[in-house]
Amino acid sequence: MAAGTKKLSDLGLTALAGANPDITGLAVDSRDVKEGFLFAALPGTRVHGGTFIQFALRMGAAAILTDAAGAKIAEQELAASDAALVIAEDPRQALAYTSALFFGAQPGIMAAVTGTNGKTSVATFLRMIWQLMGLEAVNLGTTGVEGDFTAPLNHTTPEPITLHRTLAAAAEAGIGFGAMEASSHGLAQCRLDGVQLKAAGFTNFTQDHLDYHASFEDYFNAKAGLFARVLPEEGTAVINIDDPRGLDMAMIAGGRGQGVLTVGKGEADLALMAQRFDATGQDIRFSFRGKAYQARLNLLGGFQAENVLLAAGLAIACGAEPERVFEVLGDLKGVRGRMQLAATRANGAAVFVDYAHTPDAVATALKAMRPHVMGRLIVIVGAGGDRDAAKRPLMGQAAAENADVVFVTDDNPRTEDPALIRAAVMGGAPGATEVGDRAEAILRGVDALGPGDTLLIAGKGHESGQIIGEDVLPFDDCEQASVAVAALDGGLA
Ligand SMILES: CC(=O)N[C@H]1[C@@H](OP(=O)(O)OP(=O)(O)OC[C@H]2O[C@@H](n3ccc(=O)[nH]c3=O)[C@H](O)[C@@H]2O)O[C@H](CO)[C@@H](O)[C@@H]1O[C@H](C)C(=O)N[C@@H](C)C(=O)N[C@H](CCC(=O)O)C(=O)O
Ligand SMILES: Nc1ncnc2c1ncn2[C@@H]1O[C@H](COP(=O)(O)OP(=O)(O)OP(=O)(O)O)[C@@H](O)[C@H]1O
Ligand SMILES: N[C@H](CCC[C@H](N)C(=O)O)C(=O)O
Repeated sequence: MAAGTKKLSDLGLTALAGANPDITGLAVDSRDVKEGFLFAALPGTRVHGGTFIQFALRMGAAAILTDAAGAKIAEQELAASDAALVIAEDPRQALAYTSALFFGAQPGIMAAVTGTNGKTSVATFLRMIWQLMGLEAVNLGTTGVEGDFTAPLNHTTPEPITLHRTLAAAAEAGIGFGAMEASSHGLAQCRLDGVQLKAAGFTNFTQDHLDYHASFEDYFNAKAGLFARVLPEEGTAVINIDDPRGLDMAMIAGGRGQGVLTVGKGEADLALMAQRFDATGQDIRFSFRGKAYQARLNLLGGFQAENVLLAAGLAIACGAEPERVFEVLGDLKGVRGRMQLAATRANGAAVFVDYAHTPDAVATALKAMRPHVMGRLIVIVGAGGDRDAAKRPLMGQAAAENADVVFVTDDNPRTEDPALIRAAVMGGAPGATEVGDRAEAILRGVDALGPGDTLLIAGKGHESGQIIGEDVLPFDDCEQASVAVAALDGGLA
C-alpha cells in the first residue's frame, strides 16, 4: 500500500456492497478528486454534492461518502461504477471522523474556543502563554495557523480534511499544544468532530450570522455544541460568566460531566477584580480560587483582560501550573488587527485598526478606546455583503452611540450592491458621513483628526483584501492609514 494510503475499513467506514478499496486521499470538492480518492458528496446550502458524484467518478474516485439523497441523485452513475458507496445519516460528521483516522495525529493537548467575539484573541493568547512557558504551540483560526508552525487557512474553523491534515502536520513537526477557534458554522457542520479536546472556552454570545442560523437559539445551540465535543471524563469547560448566556453554557457543560472553570468580574474561579488603564495598556488585579494576583498587560481595551483570563483559564484546564501561567501574562503581545496602533499623525493623534464586525464588537471596541482618548473619538465602519443583513443598522447604531464622528464605508460588499449595504448601516447612524470608497474614507477620517483625537478603523483587522463581487482586491487598513498620514503630514515620496 502506498504511503498515506488506507483501507476504507480503517477509516471507520463500511461500504454497501462490502467493497474495501485502498483510499489514497480525501476530497470534499469534486474538482479536487484524484485517482483512488474518497469523495464526500455533502448536502450544501446551494446544491447537493451528490450532483458532482459523476465528475468525481470520472476523476477516479474509489469511494463515495454521501447521504441517501446524494446516492439517489447519482443512482445511475453509481450503479455503473465499481466505486465503493458509503451512505451515512450525517455525512459531514462521518467525514470528520474519517479525516481524523486518515491523517491520524494531532498535538497531544488541544483546546477550542467559541463565542461571537474574541475567539482569535483567546486562541492567540493561549498559544502565546504556552510558548512563553517554553512549550511548542500553535493557534488555528481566522488568522491562519500561527506560532511554532505556520500555514494559511481559508476558514476560521477549517473543513475537516484541511483541519486534520494541518493538525497531523503540526504534530509531526513536534507541536504538543494547539488552540483552535470553533465558529458556529464549523460546529453546525461538524468540522471539528474527531479532534480530541482537553478543554473548551466560551467568550460571549451576541448577534451575528443570522443569515446562516435559522434563529438566535439555533445559533446558541450551535455554539453550545462545542461542549459535546470535549473529552467526557477529563475535559474542562472554561466559561465567561459575565455574559448573560455564560451560566447556561456552564450548566450544559457541567451536565455532560465536564469540569467547569468560571471566569468573570463577579463570583468566578478566575475573577477580574480591578483594571487601571494608561496610554500603553492596563494593570489588572485578579484572583484564582480566592488567592489574589496582579499583572501588567501591554494591551489596549478592557475586554482584552477578559480574553487573557479566559486564555489563562484554558491553559490551567489543559494542565499548566496556575502560578506559572500568571507569571507570563505581562509578556503577551497584541493580536494582529485587534486594537492595533496603525499610525500616528504629526499632531499626536492616533489611528487604530480593529476587527470589530458585529454590533457588540463595535460598541465594545469604541467603549474600550474611550478612556485612552482626550479629544474626539472618530470611527470608520461598514458591514460585509452576503452576511447577516440584520446586524447592519445595529452596527451603525453602535458606532453612532459610542463615537463622536462616524464615517460609513464599504467592507467586503461581495456580491451585493455596496450602496444598499451602506444605506442599511446609515439607517442606524443618520448623522454619519457616507464615503463608499474605503481608502477615501480612511483619508477623510485621518484628515479629521485634531490633537488629542483618535480614529478607530473597524471591520477588517488583519484582512489583506477588499472582496468585491468574486474578486479580492489588495487592501490593508493599516497600510492605508500609514499612506493617509504620510499624504497629509508629509513623508510620501
Ligand atoms: C455557508 C457555509 O458554511 N458553506 C460551506 C459549505 O458549503 P455549501 O453548503 O454552501 O456548499 P454548496 O456550494 O452548496 O455545495 C455543496 C457541496 O458540493 C461541493 N461541490 C461544489 C461544486 C463543485 O463543482 N463540486 C463540488 O463537489 C461543495 O464542496 C460542497 O461540499 O460546505 C463547504 C464544504 O464543507 C464549505 O467550504 C462552505 O464554506 C463556505 C466557503 C464559507 O464561506 N463559509 C463561511 C461562511 C464560514 O464557514 N465562516 C466561518 C466563520 C464565521 C465566523 O465569523 O464566526 C468559518 O469557520 O470560517
Ligand atoms: N471579549 C470580547 N468581547 C466583546 N468584543 C470583543 C471581545 N474580544 C474581541 N472583541 C471584538 O471583536 C473583534 C474580533 O475579535 P476576534 O478576532 O478575537 O474575534 P473572533 O470571534 O475570532 O471573530 P471571527 O471569528 O469573526 O473572526 C475585535 O477586534 C474586538 O473589536
Ligand atoms: N468571519 C467573519 C468575518 C467578517 C469580517 C468583515 N470584514 C466582513 O467581511 O463582514 C465573516 O465571514 O462573517
